[in-house]
Amino acid sequence: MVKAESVSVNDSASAVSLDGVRDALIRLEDTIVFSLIERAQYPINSAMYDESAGLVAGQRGSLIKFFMKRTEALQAEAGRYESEEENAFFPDCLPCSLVPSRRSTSVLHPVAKMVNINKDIWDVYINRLLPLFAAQGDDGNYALAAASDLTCLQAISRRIHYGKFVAEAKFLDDSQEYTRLIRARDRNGLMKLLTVEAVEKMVKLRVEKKAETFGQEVTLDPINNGSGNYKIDPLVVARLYEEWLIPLTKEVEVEYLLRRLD
Ligand SMILES: O=C(O)C(=O)C[C@]1(C(=O)O)C=C[C@@H](O)C=C1
Repeated sequence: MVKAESVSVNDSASAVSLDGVRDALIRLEDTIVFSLIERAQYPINSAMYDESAGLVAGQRGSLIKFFMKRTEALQAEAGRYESEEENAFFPDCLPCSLVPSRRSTSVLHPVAKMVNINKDIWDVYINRLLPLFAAQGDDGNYALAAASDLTCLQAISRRIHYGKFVAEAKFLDDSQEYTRLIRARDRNGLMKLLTVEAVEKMVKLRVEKKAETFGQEVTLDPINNGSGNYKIDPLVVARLYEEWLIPLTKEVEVEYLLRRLD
């Protein structure tokens, strides 16, 4: 069965459509907003990210890394990273899939495998994003907070690395101009050509509205109907997109394009 967020592939030409990728990005907004709302119910719990806190018996490093590595290993065995839509945070220590792959059509250039900016995403998420939407403090609820981090990180990473599909679609739509810029190694020119400000504006407005809608307190009290109380500040969600998610998606697009003719 094709996953709901999968990029739509034109079977005959194995080409990827920009509309299809944009639809996938819109659906991923729901996943990201919901996952941020889930994580926002716990405080930051800084000890989880402390490499020297010694929270996991017999293990070096932070609890969050332990949790992510073990989960990624299990998901790798179940075949998650066989898909070109998935990028692991700890790709060096992954076991092979134990499940036969059912996907045969590849829509990206093989160099796509070399584009993985999860190290940057990890740093941005823990050091910049989390403090903006999780309250200060420590409630000791580490297993659930780590599970929420995992969901947020995977959804954000998936969104950002969809930049490869966006870039492929744009390259196919205007191969001549992209080829010229790629040959000239013109990063700024590529960035300018792939940027569509009107689309970015719509994305920011839409995620703000989704955060308002999904994160509103629901009450049956007709007088105090809860409107105006949000589980996560909608403006913060728009800011996460504006300052990090969209710029990092564009970085993936440029990195992919620069290798597209290799
Ligand atoms: O939809 C596109 O054209 C994209 O490249 C994706 C995206 C985004 O991250 O949302 C990034 C760059 C564009 O300026 C607009 C939107």
